[in-house]
Amino acid sequence: MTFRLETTQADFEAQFNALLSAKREDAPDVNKIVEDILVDVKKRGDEAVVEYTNKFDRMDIALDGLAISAEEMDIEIAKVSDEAMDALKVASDRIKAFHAKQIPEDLDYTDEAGVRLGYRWKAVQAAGLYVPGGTAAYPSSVLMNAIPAKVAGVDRLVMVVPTPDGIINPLVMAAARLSGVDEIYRMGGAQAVGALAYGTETIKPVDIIVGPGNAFVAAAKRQVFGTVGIDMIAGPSEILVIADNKNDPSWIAADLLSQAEHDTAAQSILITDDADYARAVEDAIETHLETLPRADIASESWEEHGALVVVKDWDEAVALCDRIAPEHLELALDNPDELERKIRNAGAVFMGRYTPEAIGDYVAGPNHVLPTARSARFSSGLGVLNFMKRNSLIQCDAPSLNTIGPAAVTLAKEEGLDAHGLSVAIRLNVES
Ligand SMILES: NC(=O)c1ccc[n+]([C@@H]2O[C@H](COP(=O)([O-])OP(=O)(O)OC[C@H]3O[C@@H](n4cnc5c(N)ncnc54)[C@H](O)[C@@H]3O)[C@@H](O)[C@H]2O)c1
Ligand SMILES: N[C@H](CO)Cc1c[nH]c[nH+]1
Ligand SMILES: [Zn+2]
Repeated sequence: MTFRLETTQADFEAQFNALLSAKREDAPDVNKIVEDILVDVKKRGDEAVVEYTNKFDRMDIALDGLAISAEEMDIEIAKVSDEAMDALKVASDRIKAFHAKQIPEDLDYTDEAGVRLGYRWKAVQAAGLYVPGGTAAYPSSVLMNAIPAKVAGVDRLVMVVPTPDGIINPLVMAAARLSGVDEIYRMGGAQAVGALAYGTETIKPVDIIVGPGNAFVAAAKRQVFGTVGIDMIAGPSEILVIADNKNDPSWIAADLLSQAEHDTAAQSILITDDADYARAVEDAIETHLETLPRADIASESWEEHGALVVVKDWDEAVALCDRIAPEHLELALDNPDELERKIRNAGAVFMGRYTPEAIGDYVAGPNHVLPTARSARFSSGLGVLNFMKRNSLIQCDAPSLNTIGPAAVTLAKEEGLDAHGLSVAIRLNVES
């Protein structure tokens, strides 16, 4: 049942905690299943990947059938309408422009001791992009993953995408080509993550794996972390809408359903200060569900994980929002800035009545791969920095080594590491 809460009710805390801690993904054995798949992929390479792909995605590919060739891409891309291609370009240009502003500055200076210090940002050599494809195709996620990687300067971009029943999504291929993906493989789930992390006969391993996915993908990313880097665990979608009663209930209902339709494990929450308005939104949800093609998924998500919370004032809404730490937050209010400044935890904030979350999913520019499951408390959306790392730079000359070296020699002695001390001392008081 959809949660219906009022902060004035006696058991509000208990109910709200139940909402926060409810397990949304119905997959109790995911970790063990994923572990077995990863071990198998590491051991048997392509053979295992092909077997799992054929089983989970209902396919019949041969051992050498994992790669999607340039010719296959051509055939698929030719099916894309001009209108869809134009929309993809609008999205791509806007995402590129926003992410270009994230390119970080290097640091290089000489301190008062005469030591040159700094760092240089370098892109990772190879990145694996997981593009989800189990229940819906996500051309927009291709752009959101691939563009920051290219902007960062990644040499080799490898994309994996499941193609259930062997069906390739033409717009996914168009998005991959538009954003400069170098290699594409038809595979999903844990087997795809394992192939990217460990490499197989067909796929060379990558350095980092990014992108959202279902519980199997999330568990696999967690398990391969260390062998490769990962961006974050971006799981089932979430939206929190904070709205007053001046919004058309039908608009807010559509916003809540926009994320509910992703997945039965998605979560949509409305916080408002008017109980009658909450009921009006609920009715509007029912009306929309009568016509939406993905109503079965959206209504299960809304029934199982949705919530309507009535607060006394907006300060209560701020406090609850920080506890929810939603992936997406809409502030459908007259003065969204006032509330936004007080909020600490949200993956992306959509300000005002004319900024539906879906605009950020496609064309606004900032990334739509965002922290879910309350991880917005400590992490941010995907961006150029996920594909880069800082190499520190340190340069002494003879005088500056003479200035700071003796302290290093002392500390090395204290730590009982004589070779450390020697390697500094041996250079001290030398004419340059
Ligand atoms: N946070 C974001 O930015 C973002 C963006 C897009 C999608 N999403 C989320 O990504 C998810 C996509 O999930 P999806 O399922 O559609 O696609 P998916 O590509 O993540 O998963 C499909 C794969 O799951 C594996 N799988 C399915 N059942 C299995 C089983 N019983 N055992 C082992 N493996 C199994 C299969 O290998 C299959 O190829 C949704 O939850 C959606 O909300 C998030
Ligand atoms: N809302 C999703 C992230 O939670 C991203 C997406 C892709 N396509 C549509 N929506
Ligand atoms: Zn979405």
